[in-house]
Amino acid sequence: MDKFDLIIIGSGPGGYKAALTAARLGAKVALIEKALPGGNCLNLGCIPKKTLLHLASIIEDVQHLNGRGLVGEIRGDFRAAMRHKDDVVAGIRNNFPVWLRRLGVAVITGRARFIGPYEIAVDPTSEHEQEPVRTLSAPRIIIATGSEPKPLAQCPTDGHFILNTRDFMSMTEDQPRSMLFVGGGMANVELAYLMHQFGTDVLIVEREPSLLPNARIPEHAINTLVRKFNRIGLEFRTETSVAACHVEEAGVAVSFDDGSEGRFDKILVAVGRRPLTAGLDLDKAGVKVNEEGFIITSSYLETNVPGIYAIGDVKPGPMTANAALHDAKIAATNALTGNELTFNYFMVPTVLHSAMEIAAVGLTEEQAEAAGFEPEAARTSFGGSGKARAYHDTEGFIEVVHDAETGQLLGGCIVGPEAGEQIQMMTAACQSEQGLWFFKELSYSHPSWAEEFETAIEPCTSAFSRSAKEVFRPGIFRPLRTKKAVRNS
Ligand SMILES: Cc1cc2nc3c(=O)[nH]c(=O)nc-3n(C[C@H](O)[C@H](O)[C@H](O)COP(=O)(O)OP(=O)(O)OC[C@H]3O[C@@H](n4cnc5c(N)ncnc54)[C@H](O)[C@@H]3O)c2cc1C
Ligand SMILES: NC(=O)c1ccc[n+]([C@@H]2O[C@H](COP(=O)([O-])OP(=O)(O)OC[C@H]3O[C@@H](n4cnc5c(N)ncnc54)[C@H](O)[C@@H]3O)[C@@H](O)[C@H]2O)c1
Repeated sequence: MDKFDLIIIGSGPGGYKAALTAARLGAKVALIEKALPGGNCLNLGCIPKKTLLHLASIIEDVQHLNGRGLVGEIRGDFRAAMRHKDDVVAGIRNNFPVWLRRLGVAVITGRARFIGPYEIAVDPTSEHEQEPVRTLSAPRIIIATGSEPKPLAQCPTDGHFILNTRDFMSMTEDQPRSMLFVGGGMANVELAYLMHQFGTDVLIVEREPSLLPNARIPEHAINTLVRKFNRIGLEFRTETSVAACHVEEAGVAVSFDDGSEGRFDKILVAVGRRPLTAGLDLDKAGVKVNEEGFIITSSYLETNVPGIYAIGDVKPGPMTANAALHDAKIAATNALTGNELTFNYFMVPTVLHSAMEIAAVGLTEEQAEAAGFEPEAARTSFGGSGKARAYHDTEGFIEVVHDAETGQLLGGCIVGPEAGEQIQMMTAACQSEQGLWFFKELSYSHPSWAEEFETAIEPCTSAFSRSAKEVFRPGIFRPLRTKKAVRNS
Protein backbone atom coordinates (compact mmCIF):
# COMPACT_ATOMS: atom_id res chain seq x y z
CA MET A 1 0.00 0.00 0.00
CA ASP A 2 1.45 3.39 -1.06
CA LYS A 3 1.46 6.02 1.70
CA PHE A 4 0.77 9.73 1.15
CA ASP A 5 0.18 12.78 3.38
CA LEU A 6 -2.97 13.64 1.40
CA ILE A 7 -5.10 11.81 -1.19
CA ILE A 8 -7.44 13.84 -3.39
CA ILE A 9 -10.19 12.16 -5.43
CA GLY A 10 -11.16 14.05 -8.61
CA SER A 11 -9.08 16.49 -10.68
CA GLY A 12 -11.66 19.21 -11.44
CA PRO A 13 -11.03 22.79 -10.23
CA GLY A 14 -11.58 21.63 -6.64
CA GLY A 15 -9.22 18.66 -6.83
CA TYR A 16 -6.39 20.25 -8.81
CA LYS A 17 -6.38 23.47 -6.76
CA ALA A 18 -6.30 21.39 -3.56
CA ALA A 19 -3.36 19.39 -4.99
CA LEU A 20 -1.43 22.57 -5.88
CA THR A 21 -2.12 24.14 -2.48
CA ALA A 22 -1.04 21.00 -0.61
CA ALA A 23 2.07 20.46 -2.76
CA ARG A 24 3.15 24.05 -2.10
CA LEU A 25 2.73 23.37 1.63
CA GLY A 26 5.28 20.55 1.19
CA ALA A 27 2.89 17.57 1.39
CA LYS A 28 3.25 14.26 -0.47
CA VAL A 29 0.05 14.31 -2.51
CA ALA A 30 -1.80 11.75 -4.69
CA LEU A 31 -4.48 13.03 -7.11
CA ILE A 32 -6.77 10.33 -8.55
CA GLU A 33 -8.86 10.90 -11.69
CA LYS A 34 -11.05 8.32 -13.42
CA ALA A 35 -11.74 10.33 -16.60
CA LEU A 36 -10.20 13.35 -18.33
CA PRO A 37 -7.90 15.54 -16.19
CA GLY A 38 -9.49 18.90 -15.37
CA GLY A 39 -13.00 17.66 -14.58
CA ASN A 40 -16.27 19.10 -15.83
CA CYS A 41 -14.95 22.67 -15.81
CA LEU A 42 -12.06 22.16 -18.22
CA ASN A 43 -13.57 19.48 -20.46
CA LEU A 44 -17.32 20.12 -20.59
CA GLY A 45 -18.08 23.39 -18.81
CA CYS A 46 -16.27 26.69 -18.18
CA ILE A 47 -13.42 26.54 -20.72
CA PRO A 48 -15.19 25.06 -23.79
CA LYS A 49 -18.19 27.30 -23.12
CA LYS A 50 -16.09 30.44 -22.77
CA THR A 51 -14.15 29.58 -25.96
CA LEU A 52 -17.42 29.30 -27.91
CA LEU A 53 -19.01 32.34 -26.26
CA HIS A 54 -16.00 34.46 -27.12
CA LEU A 55 -16.72 33.75 -30.80
CA ALA A 56 -20.43 34.50 -30.24
CA SER A 57 -19.66 37.88 -28.68
CA ILE A 58 -17.29 38.78 -31.55
CA ILE A 59 -20.14 38.05 -33.99
CA GLU A 60 -22.36 40.39 -31.96
CA ASP A 61 -19.70 43.12 -31.73
CA VAL A 62 -19.06 43.07 -35.46
CA GLN A 63 -22.78 43.16 -36.28
CA HIS A 64 -23.23 45.98 -33.78
CA LEU A 65 -20.42 48.09 -35.27
CA ASN A 66 -21.41 47.43 -38.87
CA GLY A 67 -21.74 50.84 -40.54
CA ARG A 68 -19.60 52.48 -37.82
CA GLY A 69 -16.32 51.90 -39.55
CA LEU A 70 -16.77 48.19 -40.20
CA VAL A 71 -18.32 46.79 -43.35
CA GLY A 72 -19.23 43.27 -44.39
CA GLU A 73 -21.05 40.35 -42.89
CA ILE A 74 -19.71 37.90 -40.34
CA ARG A 75 -21.22 34.56 -39.36
CA GLY A 76 -20.24 31.61 -37.22
CA ASP A 77 -19.07 28.24 -38.55
CA PHE A 78 -20.36 25.90 -35.86
CA ARG A 79 -18.40 22.77 -36.75
CA ALA A 80 -15.15 24.69 -37.02
CA ALA A 81 -15.94 26.47 -33.74
CA MET A 82 -16.43 23.11 -32.01
CA ARG A 83 -13.08 21.87 -33.39
CA HIS A 84 -11.38 25.08 -32.21
CA LYS A 85 -12.94 24.56 -28.77
CA ASP A 86 -11.61 20.96 -28.68
CA ASP A 87 -8.10 22.19 -29.53
CA VAL A 88 -8.19 24.82 -26.78
CA VAL A 89 -9.37 22.28 -24.19
CA ALA A 90 -6.86 19.60 -25.30
CA GLY A 91 -4.02 22.14 -25.14
CA ILE A 92 -4.77 22.92 -21.50
CA ARG A 93 -5.53 19.30 -20.61
CA ASN A 94 -2.32 17.88 -22.10
CA ASN A 95 -0.25 20.26 -20.04
CA PHE A 96 -2.15 19.53 -16.88
CA PRO A 97 -0.60 16.29 -15.49
CA VAL A 98 2.87 17.53 -16.52
CA TRP A 99 2.36 20.71 -14.52
CA LEU A 100 1.11 18.82 -11.44
CA ARG A 101 3.89 16.21 -11.61
CA ARG A 102 6.45 19.01 -11.79
CA LEU A 103 5.19 20.12 -8.37
CA GLY A 104 5.64 16.55 -7.12
CA VAL A 105 1.95 15.52 -7.18
CA ALA A 106 1.44 11.79 -7.99
CA VAL A 107 -1.28 11.88 -10.68
CA ILE A 108 -3.00 8.47 -10.73
CA THR A 109 -5.51 7.38 -13.40
CA GLY A 110 -8.31 5.15 -12.12
CA ARG A 111 -11.59 4.95 -10.28
CA ALA A 112 -11.17 5.58 -6.53
CA ARG A 113 -13.25 3.88 -3.84
CA PHE A 114 -12.93 3.75 -0.07
CA ILE A 115 -11.89 0.45 1.50
CA GLY A 116 -11.60 2.03 4.96
CA PRO A 117 -11.66 5.56 6.39
CA TYR A 118 -8.08 6.34 5.36
CA GLU A 119 -7.57 3.71 2.65
CA ILE A 120 -8.43 3.95 -1.02
CA ALA A 121 -8.46 1.33 -3.78
CA VAL A 122 -7.92 2.59 -7.33
CA ASP A 123 -9.55 0.37 -9.97
CA PRO A 124 -8.15 0.61 -13.50
CA THR A 125 -10.37 2.35 -16.06
CA SER A 126 -11.65 0.35 -19.07
CA GLU A 127 -8.71 1.46 -21.28
CA HIS A 128 -6.23 0.08 -18.72
CA GLU A 129 -8.21 -2.91 -17.44
CA GLN A 130 -5.13 -5.21 -17.43
CA GLU A 131 -3.49 -3.07 -14.75
CA PRO A 132 -3.74 -4.23 -11.11
CA VAL A 133 -5.91 -2.52 -8.47
CA ARG A 134 -3.69 -0.10 -6.53
CA THR A 135 -4.15 0.67 -2.84
CA LEU A 136 -3.19 3.93 -1.16
CA SER A 137 -3.45 5.31 2.35
CA ALA A 138 -3.25 8.77 3.91
CA PRO A 139 -4.31 10.35 7.20
CA ARG A 140 -6.07 13.09 5.18
CA ILE A 141 -8.38 12.67 2.17
CA ILE A 142 -10.23 15.28 0.09
CA ILE A 143 -13.28 14.18 -1.92
CA ALA A 144 -13.70 16.38 -5.02
CA THR A 145 -15.75 14.13 -7.29
CA GLY A 146 -18.07 16.84 -8.65
CA SER A 147 -21.54 16.39 -10.08
CA GLU A 148 -23.50 15.14 -13.10
CA PRO A 149 -26.54 16.52 -14.99
CA LYS A 150 -29.93 15.80 -13.38
CA PRO A 151 -32.16 13.74 -15.68
CA LEU A 152 -35.70 14.86 -16.60
CA ALA A 153 -38.23 12.03 -16.97
CA GLN A 154 -40.28 13.88 -19.63
CA CYS A 155 -37.14 14.40 -21.75
CA PRO A 156 -34.82 11.36 -21.45
CA THR A 157 -31.49 12.10 -23.13
CA ASP A 158 -30.37 9.90 -26.05
CA GLY A 159 -27.07 11.68 -26.76
CA HIS A 160 -28.19 12.60 -30.29
CA PHE A 161 -31.53 14.44 -30.39
CA ILE A 162 -32.02 15.04 -26.67
CA LEU A 163 -28.80 16.18 -25.04
CA ASN A 164 -27.40 17.13 -21.67
CA THR A 165 -24.51 19.62 -21.38
CA ARG A 166 -21.97 16.79 -21.69
CA ASP A 167 -23.54 15.63 -25.00
CA PHE A 168 -23.76 19.23 -26.22
CA MET A 169 -20.03 19.83 -25.69
CA SER A 170 -19.27 16.58 -27.58
CA MET A 171 -21.46 17.42 -30.64
CA THR A 172 -19.72 16.82 -33.97
CA GLU A 173 -22.75 17.13 -36.31
CA ASP A 174 -23.85 20.14 -38.35
CA GLN A 175 -25.38 23.06 -36.55
CA PRO A 176 -29.05 22.38 -35.67
CA ARG A 177 -31.54 24.76 -37.29
CA SER A 178 -33.74 24.82 -34.21
CA MET A 179 -33.11 23.99 -30.56
CA LEU A 180 -35.22 23.82 -27.42
CA PHE A 181 -33.44 24.55 -24.13
CA VAL A 182 -35.28 22.99 -21.18
CA GLY A 183 -34.41 24.89 -17.97
CA GLY A 184 -33.68 28.61 -17.83
CA GLY A 185 -30.71 28.38 -15.43
CA MET A 186 -27.04 29.33 -15.78
CA ALA A 187 -26.11 26.67 -18.36
CA ASN A 188 -28.99 27.20 -20.82
CA VAL A 189 -29.05 30.99 -20.58
CA GLU A 190 -25.41 30.92 -21.70
CA LEU A 191 -25.64 28.13 -24.30
CA ALA A 192 -28.91 29.37 -25.86
CA TYR A 193 -27.26 32.77 -26.50
CA LEU A 194 -24.31 30.97 -28.10
CA MET A 195 -26.56 29.05 -30.50
CA HIS A 196 -28.66 32.15 -31.21
CA GLN A 197 -25.52 34.05 -32.29
CA PHE A 198 -24.52 31.16 -34.57
CA GLY A 199 -27.96 31.40 -36.23
CA THR A 200 -29.99 28.58 -34.66
CA ASP A 201 -33.66 29.32 -33.80
CA VAL A 202 -33.76 28.88 -30.04
CA LEU A 203 -36.46 28.66 -27.38
CA ILE A 204 -35.78 28.42 -23.63
CA VAL A 205 -38.49 27.07 -21.34
CA GLU A 206 -38.22 27.66 -17.59
CA ARG A 207 -40.77 26.31 -15.12
CA GLU A 208 -40.36 29.18 -12.61
CA PRO A 209 -41.78 32.72 -13.16
CA SER A 210 -38.39 34.15 -14.23
CA LEU A 211 -35.17 33.09 -15.89
CA LEU A 212 -32.22 32.30 -13.59
CA PRO A 213 -34.38 31.83 -10.46
CA ASN A 214 -31.54 30.14 -8.51
CA ALA A 215 -28.64 32.31 -9.67
CA ARG A 216 -26.84 34.43 -7.07
CA ILE A 217 -27.52 37.52 -9.18
CA PRO A 218 -29.83 40.47 -8.29
CA GLU A 219 -33.22 40.50 -10.02
CA HIS A 220 -32.72 43.88 -11.70
CA ALA A 221 -29.53 42.58 -13.38
CA ILE A 222 -31.48 39.59 -14.70
CA ASN A 223 -34.13 42.03 -15.99
CA THR A 224 -31.46 43.86 -18.01
CA LEU A 225 -30.52 40.57 -19.66
CA VAL A 226 -34.18 39.73 -20.28
CA ARG A 227 -34.67 43.10 -22.03
CA LYS A 228 -31.69 42.32 -24.24
CA PHE A 229 -33.02 38.82 -25.06
CA ASN A 230 -36.27 40.48 -26.16
CA ARG A 231 -34.37 43.03 -28.25
CA ILE A 232 -32.20 40.47 -30.06
CA GLY A 233 -35.12 38.08 -30.57
CA LEU A 234 -33.93 35.28 -28.28
CA GLU A 235 -37.19 33.57 -27.35
CA PHE A 236 -37.99 32.23 -23.89
CA ARG A 237 -41.09 31.20 -21.99
CA THR A 238 -41.37 31.14 -18.21
CA GLU A 239 -43.81 29.06 -16.12
CA THR A 240 -43.53 26.46 -18.87
CA SER A 241 -42.13 22.97 -19.00
CA VAL A 242 -42.16 19.93 -21.23
CA ALA A 243 -44.98 17.40 -20.81
CA ALA A 244 -43.67 14.86 -23.35
CA CYS A 245 -41.12 14.42 -26.15
CA HIS A 246 -41.25 12.06 -29.14
CA VAL A 247 -38.09 11.45 -31.10
CA GLU A 248 -38.84 11.35 -34.84
CA GLU A 249 -36.65 10.62 -37.83
CA ALA A 250 -34.99 14.03 -37.96
CA GLY A 251 -35.93 15.83 -34.76
CA VAL A 252 -38.14 15.82 -31.69
CA ALA A 253 -41.86 16.62 -31.36
CA VAL A 254 -42.56 18.30 -28.03
CA SER A 255 -45.78 18.86 -26.05
CA PHE A 256 -45.52 21.64 -23.47
CA ASP A 257 -47.46 21.65 -20.22
CA ASP A 258 -49.47 24.73 -21.34
CA GLY A 259 -50.97 22.59 -24.15
CA SER A 260 -48.84 24.04 -26.97
CA GLU A 261 -46.60 21.95 -29.22
CA GLY A 262 -43.37 22.37 -31.15
CA ARG A 263 -40.77 20.55 -33.21
CA PHE A 264 -37.03 20.99 -32.79
CA ASP A 265 -33.89 19.55 -34.40
CA LYS A 266 -32.38 19.08 -30.94
CA ILE A 267 -33.19 19.59 -27.25
CA LEU A 268 -30.72 20.54 -24.52
CA VAL A 269 -31.88 19.58 -21.03
CA ALA A 270 -30.12 21.53 -18.23
CA VAL A 271 -32.32 21.40 -15.13
CA GLY A 272 -29.57 21.36 -12.51
CA ARG A 273 -26.92 18.91 -11.38
CA ARG A 274 -26.63 16.23 -8.68
CA PRO A 275 -23.59 15.19 -6.62
CA LEU A 276 -21.43 12.37 -7.96
CA THR A 277 -20.66 9.83 -5.22
CA ALA A 278 -21.70 6.59 -6.95
CA GLY A 279 -19.05 3.89 -6.63
CA LEU A 280 -17.07 5.76 -3.96
CA ASP A 281 -18.24 3.33 -1.23
CA LEU A 282 -18.55 6.20 1.25
CA ASP A 283 -20.11 3.78 3.75
CA LYS A 284 -16.75 1.96 4.08
CA ALA A 285 -15.34 5.22 5.47
CA GLY A 286 -18.51 6.16 7.36
CA VAL A 287 -18.92 9.49 5.46
CA LYS A 288 -22.48 10.85 5.68
CA VAL A 289 -24.56 12.44 2.90
CA ASN A 290 -27.76 14.51 3.13
CA GLU A 291 -31.14 13.54 1.66
CA GLU A 292 -30.14 14.90 -1.78
CA GLY A 293 -26.89 12.91 -1.76
CA PHE A 294 -24.51 15.86 -1.08
CA ILE A 295 -21.66 15.07 1.35
CA ILE A 296 -22.28 16.88 4.64
CA THR A 297 -19.37 19.03 5.90
CA SER A 298 -18.60 21.45 8.73
CA SER A 299 -17.67 25.07 7.96
CA TYR A 300 -14.04 23.80 7.82
CA LEU A 301 -15.21 21.55 4.94
CA GLU A 302 -14.47 18.46 7.04
CA THR A 303 -16.97 15.60 6.83
CA ASN A 304 -18.26 13.74 9.89
CA VAL A 305 -15.07 11.59 9.67
CA PRO A 306 -12.03 13.47 11.04
CA GLY A 307 -9.43 14.10 8.33
CA ILE A 308 -11.83 13.49 5.41
CA TYR A 309 -12.90 16.69 3.63
CA ALA A 310 -15.34 17.33 0.75
CA ILE A 311 -15.19 20.27 -1.67
CA GLY A 312 -16.82 21.66 -4.82
CA ASP A 313 -20.03 20.37 -6.40
CA VAL A 314 -20.18 17.18 -4.31
CA LYS A 315 -21.14 19.03 -1.12
CA PRO A 316 -23.91 21.64 -0.52
CA GLY A 317 -23.16 25.19 -1.72
CA PRO A 318 -22.82 27.05 -5.02
CA MET A 319 -22.06 24.60 -7.88
CA THR A 320 -19.46 26.74 -9.63
CA ALA A 321 -15.76 26.39 -10.35
CA ASN A 322 -15.31 29.66 -8.46
CA ALA A 323 -16.70 28.04 -5.29
CA ALA A 324 -14.73 24.80 -5.85
CA LEU A 325 -11.48 26.82 -6.09
CA HIS A 326 -12.37 28.69 -2.89
CA ASP A 327 -13.13 25.40 -1.11
CA ALA A 328 -9.91 23.80 -2.34
CA LYS A 329 -7.60 26.33 -0.70
CA ILE A 330 -9.54 26.09 2.57
CA ALA A 331 -9.76 22.28 2.75
CA ALA A 332 -6.14 21.62 1.69
CA THR A 333 -4.81 24.16 4.19
CA ASN A 334 -7.05 22.89 7.00
CA ALA A 335 -6.15 19.25 6.24
CA LEU A 336 -2.42 19.95 6.52
CA THR A 337 -2.18 22.68 9.14
CA GLY A 338 -5.25 22.14 11.33
CA ASN A 339 -8.82 23.41 11.02
CA GLU A 340 -8.68 27.19 11.04
CA LEU A 341 -10.16 28.45 7.75
CA THR A 342 -13.90 28.48 7.09
CA PHE A 343 -15.71 28.93 3.78
CA ASN A 344 -17.54 32.16 3.01
CA TYR A 345 -19.45 32.05 -0.28
CA PHE A 346 -20.29 35.76 0.00
CA MET A 347 -16.64 36.32 -0.97
CA VAL A 348 -16.95 34.17 -4.10
CA PRO A 349 -18.16 35.95 -7.23
CA THR A 350 -20.83 34.55 -9.55
CA VAL A 351 -20.33 35.30 -13.24
CA LEU A 352 -22.83 34.68 -16.04
CA HIS A 353 -21.58 34.82 -19.63
CA SER A 354 -24.54 35.42 -21.92
CA ALA A 355 -25.92 38.20 -24.11
CA MET A 356 -24.57 40.39 -21.31
CA GLU A 357 -21.86 39.48 -18.84
CA ILE A 358 -23.23 39.73 -15.31
CA ALA A 359 -21.05 39.42 -12.22
CA ALA A 360 -22.09 39.68 -8.59
CA VAL A 361 -20.40 39.27 -5.22
CA GLY A 362 -21.41 39.67 -1.58
CA LEU A 363 -24.85 40.71 -0.47
CA THR A 364 -27.73 42.21 -2.42
CA GLU A 365 -29.58 45.11 -0.78
CA GLU A 366 -32.31 42.73 0.41
CA GLN A 367 -29.81 40.27 1.89
CA ALA A 368 -27.90 43.10 3.56
CA GLU A 369 -31.07 44.40 5.18
CA ALA A 370 -31.96 40.91 6.41
CA ALA A 371 -28.41 40.65 7.87
CA GLY A 372 -29.02 43.78 9.97
CA PHE A 373 -27.19 46.41 7.90
CA GLU A 374 -28.60 49.73 6.73
CA PRO A 375 -27.91 49.10 3.05
CA GLU A 376 -27.62 51.74 0.39
CA ALA A 377 -26.89 51.04 -3.28
CA ALA A 378 -24.70 53.41 -5.28
CA ARG A 379 -25.18 52.95 -9.01
CA THR A 380 -23.92 54.31 -12.25
CA SER A 381 -24.82 53.27 -15.77
CA PHE A 382 -22.18 52.93 -18.47
CA GLY A 383 -24.03 55.63 -20.42
CA GLY A 384 -21.56 58.24 -19.14
CA SER A 385 -18.45 56.10 -19.54
CA GLY A 386 -15.94 57.14 -22.18
CA LYS A 387 -14.82 53.57 -22.69
CA ALA A 388 -18.40 52.30 -23.04
CA ARG A 389 -19.12 55.02 -25.61
CA ALA A 390 -15.93 54.20 -27.49
CA TYR A 391 -17.04 50.56 -27.61
CA HIS A 392 -20.61 51.61 -28.52
CA ASP A 393 -21.76 49.42 -25.62
CA THR A 394 -23.48 51.51 -22.93
CA GLU A 395 -26.24 49.15 -21.75
CA GLY A 396 -24.67 47.96 -18.48
CA PHE A 397 -24.20 49.34 -14.99
CA ILE A 398 -22.15 49.11 -11.80
CA GLU A 399 -23.85 48.84 -8.43
CA VAL A 400 -22.07 49.08 -5.08
CA VAL A 401 -24.02 48.03 -1.97
CA HIS A 402 -22.69 49.48 1.28
CA ASP A 403 -23.77 50.16 4.84
CA ALA A 404 -25.16 53.70 4.97
CA GLU A 405 -24.09 54.07 8.60
CA THR A 406 -20.40 53.17 8.20
CA GLY A 407 -19.54 53.07 4.50
CA GLN A 408 -18.59 49.40 4.80
CA LEU A 409 -18.83 47.61 1.45
CA LEU A 410 -21.23 44.69 1.43
CA GLY A 411 -21.46 43.59 -2.17
CA GLY A 412 -21.92 44.61 -5.73
CA CYS A 413 -23.03 43.75 -9.20
CA ILE A 414 -21.69 44.63 -12.62
CA VAL A 415 -23.49 44.19 -15.92
CA GLY A 416 -21.47 44.82 -19.05
CA PRO A 417 -18.32 43.89 -20.94
CA GLU A 418 -15.65 42.17 -18.85
CA ALA A 419 -17.90 42.23 -15.77
CA GLY A 420 -16.23 38.97 -14.73
CA GLU A 421 -12.89 40.79 -14.62
CA GLN A 422 -14.15 43.97 -12.94
CA ILE A 423 -15.80 41.95 -10.17
CA GLN A 424 -12.35 40.99 -8.83
CA MET A 425 -11.91 44.62 -7.83
CA MET A 426 -15.30 44.67 -6.12
CA THR A 427 -14.36 41.46 -4.28
CA ALA A 428 -11.09 42.97 -3.09
CA ALA A 429 -12.89 46.14 -2.01
CA CYS A 430 -15.41 44.14 0.03
CA GLN A 431 -12.56 42.43 1.89
CA SER A 432 -10.80 45.72 2.55
CA GLU A 433 -11.35 47.66 5.75
CA GLN A 434 -11.35 50.92 3.76
CA GLY A 435 -15.00 50.57 2.82
CA LEU A 436 -16.11 53.10 0.18
CA TRP A 437 -12.67 54.75 0.41
CA PHE A 438 -11.18 51.72 -1.36
CA PHE A 439 -12.67 53.15 -4.56
CA LYS A 440 -12.28 56.80 -3.57
CA GLU A 441 -8.52 56.68 -2.96
CA LEU A 442 -7.46 54.72 -6.05
CA SER A 443 -5.92 56.34 -9.12
CA TYR A 444 -7.55 54.89 -12.23
CA SER A 445 -6.50 54.42 -15.81
CA HIS A 446 -8.62 56.34 -18.28
CA PRO A 447 -10.60 55.40 -20.26
CA SER A 448 -11.48 52.21 -18.38
CA TRP A 449 -14.51 50.31 -17.14
CA ALA A 450 -13.14 50.29 -13.57
CA GLU A 451 -13.08 54.09 -13.20
CA GLU A 452 -16.88 53.88 -13.07
CA PHE A 453 -16.58 52.47 -9.53
CA GLU A 454 -15.49 55.91 -8.37
CA THR A 455 -18.30 57.58 -10.36
CA ALA A 456 -20.80 55.25 -8.68
CA ILE A 457 -19.71 55.86 -5.08
CA GLU A 458 -18.86 59.58 -5.27
CA PRO A 459 -22.27 60.88 -4.06
CA CYS A 460 -22.03 58.53 -1.06
CA THR A 461 -18.51 59.34 0.12
CA SER A 462 -19.40 63.00 0.41
CA ALA A 463 -21.82 61.99 3.18
CA PHE A 464 -18.95 60.70 5.34
CA SER A 465 -15.98 62.42 6.89
CA ARG A 466 -12.64 60.64 6.66
CA SER A 467 -12.90 59.82 10.35
CA ALA A 468 -16.00 57.78 9.55
CA LYS A 469 -13.54 55.01 8.69
CA GLU A 470 -12.91 54.68 12.41
CA VAL A 471 -16.46 53.52 13.02
CA PHE A 472 -16.01 50.81 10.44
CA ARG A 473 -17.63 47.62 11.64
CA PRO A 474 -16.34 44.22 10.44
CA GLY A 475 -19.25 42.40 8.91
CA ILE A 476 -20.03 39.75 6.43
CA PHE A 477 -16.57 39.97 4.86
CA ARG A 478 -14.63 39.42 8.05
CA PRO A 479 -11.32 37.67 7.40
CA LEU A 480 -11.42 33.95 6.74
CA ARG A 481 -9.31 33.01 9.74
CA THR A 482 -11.76 32.39 12.55
CA LYS A 483 -9.30 33.35 15.29
CA LYS A 484 -8.70 36.76 13.72
CA ALA A 485 -12.42 37.23 13.16
CA VAL A 486 -13.08 36.64 16.85
CA ARG A 487 -10.39 39.18 17.78
CA ASN A 488 -11.90 41.73 15.42
CA SER A 489 -15.47 41.49 16.59
C1 LIG B 1 -22.01 24.02 -19.27
C2 LIG B 1 -21.38 24.43 -17.96
C3 LIG B 1 -20.67 25.61 -17.89
C4 LIG B 1 -20.09 26.02 -16.69
N1 LIG B 1 -19.43 27.21 -16.64
C5 LIG B 1 -18.91 27.64 -15.48
C6 LIG B 1 -18.20 28.89 -15.42
O1 LIG B 1 -18.04 29.59 -16.41
N2 LIG B 1 -17.72 29.28 -14.22
C7 LIG B 1 -17.89 28.53 -13.09
O2 LIG B 1 -17.45 28.96 -12.02
N3 LIG B 1 -18.53 27.33 -13.12
C8 LIG B 1 -19.04 26.87 -14.29
N4 LIG B 1 -19.66 25.66 -14.33
C9 LIG B 1 -19.71 24.82 -13.12
C10 LIG B 1 -18.36 24.08 -12.93
O3 LIG B 1 -18.04 23.33 -14.09
C11 LIG B 1 -18.43 23.14 -11.74
O4 LIG B 1 -18.98 23.81 -10.64
C12 LIG B 1 -17.03 22.67 -11.38
O5 LIG B 1 -16.48 21.92 -12.43
C13 LIG B 1 -17.05 21.81 -10.10
O6 LIG B 1 -15.74 21.46 -9.80
P1 LIG B 1 -15.42 20.13 -8.97
O7 LIG B 1 -13.94 20.09 -8.82
O8 LIG B 1 -16.26 20.07 -7.76
O9 LIG B 1 -15.93 18.92 -9.89
P2 LIG B 1 -15.68 18.49 -11.40
O10 LIG B 1 -15.13 19.56 -12.22
O11 LIG B 1 -16.95 17.85 -11.84
O12 LIG B 1 -14.54 17.37 -11.29
C14 LIG B 1 -14.77 16.17 -10.60
C15 LIG B 1 -13.81 15.14 -11.15
O13 LIG B 1 -13.85 13.98 -10.29
C16 LIG B 1 -13.73 12.83 -11.09
N5 LIG B 1 -14.25 11.67 -10.34
C17 LIG B 1 -15.53 11.44 -9.95
N6 LIG B 1 -15.62 10.28 -9.26
C18 LIG B 1 -14.36 9.76 -9.22
C19 LIG B 1 -13.79 8.59 -8.67
N7 LIG B 1 -14.55 7.69 -8.00
N8 LIG B 1 -12.47 8.35 -8.84
C20 LIG B 1 -11.68 9.24 -9.50
N9 LIG B 1 -12.16 10.37 -10.06
C21 LIG B 1 -13.47 10.64 -9.90
C22 LIG B 1 -14.56 13.16 -12.32
O14 LIG B 1 -14.20 12.33 -13.42
C23 LIG B 1 -14.19 14.63 -12.53
O15 LIG B 1 -13.11 14.76 -13.42
C24 LIG B 1 -20.23 25.21 -15.53
C25 LIG B 1 -20.96 24.01 -15.58
C26 LIG B 1 -21.52 23.62 -16.78
C27 LIG B 1 -22.30 22.33 -16.83
N1 LIG C 1 -21.22 30.72 -15.36
C1 LIG C 1 -21.35 29.81 -14.41
O1 LIG C 1 -20.86 29.96 -13.30
C2 LIG C 1 -22.14 28.56 -14.69
C3 LIG C 1 -22.54 28.26 -15.98
C4 LIG C 1 -23.28 27.10 -16.20
C5 LIG C 1 -23.60 26.27 -15.13
N2 LIG C 1 -23.16 26.59 -13.91
C6 LIG C 1 -23.50 25.76 -12.75
O2 LIG C 1 -23.83 24.45 -13.13
C7 LIG C 1 -24.98 24.01 -12.44
C8 LIG C 1 -25.94 23.41 -13.45
O3 LIG C 1 -26.48 24.43 -14.33
P1 LIG C 1 -27.99 24.34 -14.75
O4 LIG C 1 -28.32 25.49 -15.60
O5 LIG C 1 -28.28 22.96 -15.24
O6 LIG C 1 -28.72 24.43 -13.34
P2 LIG C 1 -29.47 25.67 -12.62
O7 LIG C 1 -29.82 25.16 -11.27
O8 LIG C 1 -28.67 26.90 -12.75
O9 LIG C 1 -30.79 25.88 -13.49
C9 LIG C 1 -31.72 24.85 -13.73
C10 LIG C 1 -33.03 25.51 -14.10
O10 LIG C 1 -33.92 24.52 -14.59
C11 LIG C 1 -35.23 24.84 -14.11
N3 LIG C 1 -36.02 23.61 -14.20
C12 LIG C 1 -35.95 22.53 -13.39
N4 LIG C 1 -36.83 21.58 -13.83
C13 LIG C 1 -37.45 22.10 -14.92
C14 LIG C 1 -38.43 21.61 -15.80
N5 LIG C 1 -38.96 20.39 -15.64
N6 LIG C 1 -38.84 22.40 -16.82
C15 LIG C 1 -38.31 23.64 -17.00
N7 LIG C 1 -37.38 24.15 -16.18
C16 LIG C 1 -36.94 23.38 -15.17
C17 LIG C 1 -34.98 25.34 -12.71
O11 LIG C 1 -36.07 26.10 -12.24
C18 LIG C 1 -33.72 26.17 -12.91
O12 LIG C 1 -33.99 27.51 -13.24
C19 LIG C 1 -25.57 25.18 -11.71
O13 LIG C 1 -25.47 24.96 -10.34
C20 LIG C 1 -24.74 26.38 -12.11
O14 LIG C 1 -24.37 27.17 -11.00
C21 LIG C 1 -22.46 27.72 -13.65
